[in-house]
Amino acid sequence: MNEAEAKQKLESLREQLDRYNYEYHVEDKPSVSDYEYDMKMRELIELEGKFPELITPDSPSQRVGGPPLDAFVKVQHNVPMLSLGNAFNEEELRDFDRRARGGVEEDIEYVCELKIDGLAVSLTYEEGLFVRGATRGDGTTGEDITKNLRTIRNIPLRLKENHSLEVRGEAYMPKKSFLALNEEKEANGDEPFANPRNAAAGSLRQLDPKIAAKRNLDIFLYGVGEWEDSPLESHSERLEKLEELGLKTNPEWKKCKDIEEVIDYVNGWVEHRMNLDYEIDGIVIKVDRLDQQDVLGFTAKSPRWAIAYKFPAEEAITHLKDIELSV
Ligand SMILES: CC(C)(C)c1nc(N2CCN(c3ncccn3)CC2)c2cc(C(N)=O)c(N)nc2n1
Repeated sequence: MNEAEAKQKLESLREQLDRYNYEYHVEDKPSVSDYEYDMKMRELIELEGKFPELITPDSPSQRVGGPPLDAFVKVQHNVPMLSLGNAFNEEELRDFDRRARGGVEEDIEYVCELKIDGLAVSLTYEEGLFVRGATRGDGTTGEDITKNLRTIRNIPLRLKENHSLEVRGEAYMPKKSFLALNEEKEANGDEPFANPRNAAAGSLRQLDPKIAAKRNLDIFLYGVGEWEDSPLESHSERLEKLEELGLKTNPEWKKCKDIEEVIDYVNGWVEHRMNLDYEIDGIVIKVDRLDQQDVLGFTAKSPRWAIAYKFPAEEAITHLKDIELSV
């Protein structure tokens, strides 16, 4: 086979594997068996081995990185990854709404998102290619964990359009994977993780990408850091566009016309969160229009246009129920 034929064959293999990945991880309905997938991947890796000059950074073979790192490189976030103010009850949500409405002329619509209990990360794409992934760190300086993030199947190595942008999201470990990992750790006499958030953070802070690759991590994208020429005017449009680009957003987000609808959404999830495949520790409420976000601006450390409604910690509820039952 000459180089031209190899190039053609490689492109076709990559396309097939990317489609299989999407069917398996995003649509949850694979059209081929794991065995067929593995055979196809082996064919790709063998052919790339014969023509290494034809390997591209977005090839599915490049997901699980090379040798372990000896330390993480520090990275600066051009747009700081801020904190979030908290609300612990309905009254504090209404206070947030009053403050926001006091700061802008027109009515405010909100977007509510489940607050995924994982590790906040930033993904940078240049001309559609995934070039860098970093932890939030202290909001200004994070750690470069690109090689580990490349192992998350739901992070596309190439977007469906060649945009240059930086997106933010929460990397997490699904509850089932967390339970399986802890069973394995206990079977090996290792210390189990206390919760899925620690397990996700611990997995992404491994210096060896091969370990991260085995941890079955996932991600939901929820925001945009830098996106130069984007014409979008609202947060909800951004979420829809991220999905179109092949970036996974959480399907439960909802646009709410006022704080009453926000409160209904929040109350709905207080009891339904146990049915989710992943842990959440609250709901994030954001002003939808970007021009209104700009008018409201930021406090020293967090936006005035967003707040996190925090659920009471689960063990607290369990404990209270026990007391009630025992009375
Ligand atoms: C872009 C803004 C600032 C509004 C924002 N900030 C968030 N966070 C900030 C605080 N973060 C943080 N992390 C560690 C230490 C301190 N703060 C962790 C992310 C969000 C987290 C989630 C989520 N978890 O599902 C979400 N759907 N939307 C967010 N939106």
